[in-house]
Parts: sequence; C-alpha cells; structure tokens
Amino acid sequence: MTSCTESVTALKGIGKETAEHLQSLHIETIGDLIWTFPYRHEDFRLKDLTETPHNERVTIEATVESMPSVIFLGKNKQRLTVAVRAGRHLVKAVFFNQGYLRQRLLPGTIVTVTGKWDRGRQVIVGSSVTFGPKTEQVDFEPMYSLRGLIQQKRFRKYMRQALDTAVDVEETLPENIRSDYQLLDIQEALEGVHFPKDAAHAKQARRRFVYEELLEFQLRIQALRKSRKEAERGLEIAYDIDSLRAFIQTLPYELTSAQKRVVNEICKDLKLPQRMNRLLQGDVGSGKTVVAAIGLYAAVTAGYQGALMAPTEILAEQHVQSLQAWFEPIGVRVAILSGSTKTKARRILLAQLAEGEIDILIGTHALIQPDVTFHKLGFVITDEQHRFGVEQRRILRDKGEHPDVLFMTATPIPRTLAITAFGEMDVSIIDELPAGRKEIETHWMKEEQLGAVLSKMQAELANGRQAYVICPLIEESDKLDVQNAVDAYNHLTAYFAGRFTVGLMHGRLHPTEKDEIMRAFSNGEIHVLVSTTVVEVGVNVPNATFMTIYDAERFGLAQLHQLRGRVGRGEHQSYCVLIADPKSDEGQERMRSMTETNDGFKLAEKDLELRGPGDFFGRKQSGLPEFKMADLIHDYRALDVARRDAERLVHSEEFWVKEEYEPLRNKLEVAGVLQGERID
Ligand SMILES: Nc1ncnc2c1ncn2[C@@H]1O[C@H](COP(=O)(O)OP(=O)(O)OP(=O)(O)O)[C@@H](O)[C@H]1O
Repeated sequence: MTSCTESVTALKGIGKETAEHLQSLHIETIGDLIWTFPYRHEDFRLKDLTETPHNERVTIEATVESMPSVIFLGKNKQRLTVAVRAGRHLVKAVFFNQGYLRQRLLPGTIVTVTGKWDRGRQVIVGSSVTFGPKTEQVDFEPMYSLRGLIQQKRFRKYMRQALDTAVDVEETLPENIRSDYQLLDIQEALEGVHFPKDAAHAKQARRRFVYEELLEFQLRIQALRKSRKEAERGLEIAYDIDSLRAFIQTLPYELTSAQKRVVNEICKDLKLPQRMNRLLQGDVGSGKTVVAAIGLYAAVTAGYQGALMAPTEILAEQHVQSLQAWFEPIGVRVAILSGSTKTKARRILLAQLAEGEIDILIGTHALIQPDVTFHKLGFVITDEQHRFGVEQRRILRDKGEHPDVLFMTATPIPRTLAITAFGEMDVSIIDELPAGRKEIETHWMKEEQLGAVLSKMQAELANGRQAYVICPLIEESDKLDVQNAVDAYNHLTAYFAGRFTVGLMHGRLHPTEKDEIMRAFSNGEIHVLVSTTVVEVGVNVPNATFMTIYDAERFGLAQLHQLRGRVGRGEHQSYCVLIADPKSDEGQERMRSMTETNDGFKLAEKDLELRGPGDFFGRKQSGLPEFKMADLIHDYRALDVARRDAERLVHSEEFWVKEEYEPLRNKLEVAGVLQGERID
C-alpha cells in the first residue's frame, strides 16, 4: 500500500537514477505520477485499410502470402519486405533492421502488424508485429511526454503500480454532480485515462476530467468575483433618468437595441453600491462612443465627474470633439488633457478639475499622473482594454472614492475567452451595427492586380470619397520583403499628381504632426492617406470608403478587421482590398475569412481556431490557465456548463458548509482565492 504523498521511490523498480529523471519531469510523489496524463493514446484497434488515410498509423490482422525478401542497406541495416493479405487487401509490409523476422514470417502465418500506412504505394511500414490474431493485445496504449528520459513501457509499469497501490486518491466531485452528468468516479476515470479498456472508456474518463478542471477553474473565478463584490464597496451613483432620456432624444439617430441594452447594464451598475467592474466589447463601428458618453453623463447628473482614457492622442481628441458637440449645448463641461497640453494650460485645467469646474475629462495616460486630482470622480472609462496595463488601470481607479470603472474594447473577444480571461468581470457586448450600414465589400488580390485596384480607388476619389492605403512597415528592410509606406506614398503621389492629395502617416512622426495629418484627412484636405497601422484603432472618418492593405498576410485577423473597420462608417458603400500572397494554408484561410464575413465576433472565433488561445492575446498577456485535459476551443460547451454550476455553487450555502464539497473548497483554499488573491 502506498500513499499519494509518498515519494515515487516507494514503488518497486524506481531507484535513484529513475527518481532523478522523474523529478526533472516534475514527478516526485506518487500523486504527481498519477496526475501525469498521457498526451495521446496509441490506437491499436483493427482498422480497414480502405478507410485509413495516408500516413496514418494502423493495426491490421493479416496472413503472410509470400516468402520475405531482405535487402541489406549497410552494416546492421536491412529492409525486409513481405506480402500480406488483410481481408480483401493484398499489401506489402516492410520492416527495418528486424532480420530475425525472416525465419518466422512464413506463408500462411497469421500476424498482427502495426505501422504507418503508405496509401499510394500500398505499403505498411511496420513498427511492431505479433504472431497470431489480435487477442490479448490492448486497444489503446497511453503515450506520455517523457522527453526520452524514460521508456514508455517502463513508465506504464510504474503507473500501473501507482494506481494499484495508492490508497488515498481523493474523490473531488460530489456524488450528486457525478450522477447528474453521469461522470465516472475518480478511480474509474484515472483508469480510463491511463489504461482505457476501450475508446468509450477513454472518452468517458476525459469527459470527467475536462468537467472537473473547468469547474475548479470557474469556481476560482466565481469565488473571487463574489468576495470582491462583497469587499469592494463602490459609489451609489443616483443619476437622473429624465435628464438621460432627454439627452438620448437629442441624438441624431436612435440607439440600436444592443446599445440600449448595454446602456441599461451600465446604468444599473452605476446605481448599485458595489464597484462596477465591467468590460464593454463592441465590434468596430458598433457605436461605443455614444454609449460611453451616456454613461459619463449619467455620473454628471448625479453630481460626479467622469473620465475617459484613450490609448492615443488622436483618439482622445476625436472623443473630445464628439462629446463636446453633444454636451456643450446642455452645459456639461468637457476638457482634454494629453501629453501635449502646454504647461500653463495644464495648470489652469488641473485647478478647474480640482474645483469641480470640469465635468468630464478626456485624455491619454496623462490622466494618471500623480498631480491630476479630481474634485469628485465617480466614473472612469478606459478605451481599448488591451493597451493599458493592469497597474495603470489600478492607479486610475484609485483616483477617486472608488469610482466605477468600465473597460471598453473594440477587439471582439470570442465568448469562450471572454468568460475565461475576463471571467472576474461582467461583460457587455454590442453585437449589432447601426441600421443602414452596408457590408464592406472585401476582395483578396495579388500584387499584379494593383493597377485595377488603383483605378477603382480613383473612381471612389472622383466621387468625392477618401481612401486609406495601409502598409506594414515604414522603412525598407533587406530582410523583410515588405512594401514600405514611404515608397507607396511616393508612388501614389506621382500617380495622383494634380488630381488628388496624398498624405503619409507613420509611428515615427511627432504626435503633433500626426494630429495635423489626421485632421487634414478628417477635413477632406487629404484624399488618400498612406499609413502604417497607427490608424488601426478608433479613427472615425465616415467619408473614407476605400481601403487597400498591402502585404495583408502579415497581419492577424483581429488586426485586419480593426483596420478594415476604418471604412464603412458612413452611409456610402465601402471597399477593402487585401493585397496578399500568403504561402501558408493558415494565411490563405485568413484572407478567405476576411472576404467572407464582416462580423468581428465570427472572425475572432476563426482567429482563435487558427492560432489557439495563447496566441490570441499574446502568450504573456493571456492570463489563461494551462489545462491538462480541457481545451478551451473544443470544450466550450463544458466550460459554459461548468461556469453556470460554479456560479450557482458559490452563491449557495451548501457549498460552503457541506462535507461533500470539502475537496473542492480545499482547492480554492490552496489557490488563495478565498483570501481574495488573484487567480493566475
Ligand atoms: N445608433 C446609431 N445609429 C446610427 N449611427 C450610429 C449609431 N451609433 C453610433 N453611430 C455612428 O457610428 C459611427 C461609429 O461609432 P463609434 O465611433 O462610436 O464606433 P466605435 O464602436 O467606437 O467603433 P470603433 O471601435 O471602430 O472606433 C459613428 O459615426 C457614430 O456617429
């Protein structure tokens, strides 16, 4: 008898050297060993060759049909070939360096061969052969990630022993949950992971562990969320609903139903005594600005100040323009603070802010400098969640008496990731575009077709519209064969000479130069804006209807979608041309997806599928836990179920008192969640 906490050396056959190897695989105790799951199972089930794809491993039962022939390929190297019949198929089996088989593979012998199926040549390159029909051999063998330190077969022996002798493997899932979902108990499930009887057993075992992992993960998130909600008192912002309604009436359009829903969600949070911790996601052009404005105005009607933090000066300015246009007529005072605000103006502004003479302050990260003090800050909105670090958000949050905070992002995040990565936040989604928007017509073209692209662009310009041309990098680089913005600018300036004005914008320009160019484009003085990706987020020039993206294969789907979102923002039909010649399948798939849909959430799902969750956010930022079994993409249904169960459990009394939930509670304790610590 052994115990999970005992060292692996308690198992027979594990000496010092093996123990060291195991240690470098992070396996020290018997429990560690048991919880090391195989990365796949080798499938030894008999298969029909007609249904086996090329290059797949396959096991067949066959009769030897010819005398084997052996070719010597060098010292100790030889290839043995023999004809075998498996059902209707007469194929060849090839074995390397197993000369002893020559005497045994005689015509009429029945063998079970496992190997790789070469469909074209009708050959099995055998890796193992047993004599006689397939009987006692197992169907599945687990394969562990052992970095070549220990043989699979030996490792399996240790595993067998560990499972047979460990007496204290604890059941974590209570009986009621297991029976509701018909999940295997822990013993059966471990058996099914390491030594499945058959495919169904392996599948059931996986099902249990996927659910268990996701439930534990969601319990951590939900428990944290609950404890934060209880601990973090916020402001009760009693806004004036009639003023809000009146303001909404003054807008030149009716809010979409998604905008209305989200405004309600935000207002409800404002009113509650808990601190708002909400993420607002909206697809490009879905109209987040007006929603933000309504929220800020709500705080103002309750006597508070509001702040809106944008990632760039251009965006901050754009927000100021929109908000001033809405608010000046009703006496709400809006001001901007950015890195380029002059010293004297800044001093005056800060004094006014501290006196409460400014109602809404908009700015870049200049807003979080220490000398910026508010009179009565009640509500903070940060635009573009991804660009601000956690620390910056905390500083901003601490600039008032626990102001409510709303994070806004225009990067649609697939639902599955939103409830995991941002699980401790409430999420609002604007998943509807304003009525009357036309789909942006997107085309994927090769560089040779540039001439046709330019004529189409010219036709748009002649109609009074404007165009963007996006290039990935700003200067020639020998290593990267990329189009450069300066070249494109020169080329287009010459091409449109005397007819249309071309402007150039890139990240190395001084912020004031950038602003000037952007303003000139916004006013229609510049007709074609050649730019690197600095225009990516949020820029709103509704008269721009044509976008060409050079070397489009260099961009990820999310970024392409963001870029494309700069057109199609007004009433005119808009176009986006991707100039790309992607070599990889994935690159081609990306281009195709762009031409097929305008829906950011669909593209985000696709992006996630093509790149995996880690890359979606950038590995470091992702904050996603690593799972042994669960896969956030394929197991999203289980994730959803686990999330609902976790939510119900943490809010139920029985979860916190009943004995059957003790193992799950202990896991929360170990993770530090109950002390209100972060989950990752
Ligand atoms: N309900 C509506 N009906 C009609 N037009 C609207 C509506 N809401 C917003 N708009 C207009 O849609 C355009 C896009 O809005 P906004 O700039 O707020 O988008 P956004 O969500 O911030 O998008 P992005 O992230 O791409 O900048 C603006 O020109 C805005 O005036």
